[in-house]
Amino acid sequence: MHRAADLNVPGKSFPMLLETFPLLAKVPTKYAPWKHGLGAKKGSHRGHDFFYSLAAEANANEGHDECYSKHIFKEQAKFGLRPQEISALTGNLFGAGSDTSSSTLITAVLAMRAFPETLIPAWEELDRVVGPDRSPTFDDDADLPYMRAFVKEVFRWRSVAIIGGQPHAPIQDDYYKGWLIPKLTWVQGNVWAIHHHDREFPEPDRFNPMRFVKDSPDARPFPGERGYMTFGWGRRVCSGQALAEQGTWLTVARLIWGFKIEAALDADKKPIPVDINNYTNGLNWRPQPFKVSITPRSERIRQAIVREGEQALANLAQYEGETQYRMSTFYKKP
Ligand code: HEM
Repeated sequence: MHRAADLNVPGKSFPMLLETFPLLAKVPTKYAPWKHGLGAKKGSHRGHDFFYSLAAEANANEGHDECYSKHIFKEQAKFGLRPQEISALTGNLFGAGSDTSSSTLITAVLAMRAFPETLIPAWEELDRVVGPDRSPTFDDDADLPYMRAFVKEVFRWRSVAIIGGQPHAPIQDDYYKGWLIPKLTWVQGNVWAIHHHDREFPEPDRFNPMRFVKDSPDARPFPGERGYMTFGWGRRVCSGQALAEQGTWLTVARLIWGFKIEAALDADKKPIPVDINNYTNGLNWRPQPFKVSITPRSERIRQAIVREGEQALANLAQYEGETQYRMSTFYKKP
């Protein structure tokens, strides 16, 4: 995923540089190493690519009839899906979903560490609504307005797809406020600028969940009911948005419920500072590694975490097993 993120820096290296030198895109792929990016240089000796093979393997396994790959294969004839499309439909969940989600969670931890005052109202709310003997669940969402605001602020503060994800292009000449946007122009929504405009978000670099608390003096009107544009716009909006919003909410709420997130100490017991601007390059960014101390908030909470962790492992045991394929060896001839 890091390699994918690295390839995704506009104007830095191929294949993104093809946008700057479009002539090079006309060279047949076979003779154009700059087009290969993450993919194999030649077709696979196995007949299919990596993600198709994983999906086909899942489809052949007994049980788990609700499996997404099984669903895709069941619908294959109806929609005339080619192997490459099955590969994309299944592989995209990793490609689009894993780095974005994990980067957002690291940003959340950085915010907790850098702005500890924002944890105090969250703990007050969680202790009142949830208590120490179980972690928060989706059923608690409606009773945890500050937690909802906290997660919205994570999405706003350092939106992972900093310029709105993949480039778009109009399919015909278009006009916006009198400006001509010629057909096929590269268009990006500058999410960073939108989320850091101090008309809507005063002191934009300050992580402040109160911006999203109804009737708070820090709240400002924003076009769009969610209050942020983190997942793009229109018909190519992130198709994993609901999953990502729910997953981020649950993870952030449980992290805050369970743990003190504090400064890590150096050898002289001095707090190690963090830099809220030290991020990676790329269309999707994440904080550079930083040090933080994470400890359970109380013994009762620690016990609840262990109890729920054991139950989760038992629930997940049915999915244990190894796939026969590895990306690192898949394209190598035996
Ligand atoms: C915090 C997590 C995530 C963020 C911030 C995010 C953000 C985005 C953005 C900005 C786009 C581009 C939208 C556009 O072109 O206008 C996108 C596309 C996409 N996302 Fe996400 N995403 C996240 C998680 C996920 C997850 C968990 C999945 C699936 C499991 C997913 C699947 C996709 C797919 C398939 C596309 C391409 C949609 C298309 O081009 O039609 N994303 N995402």
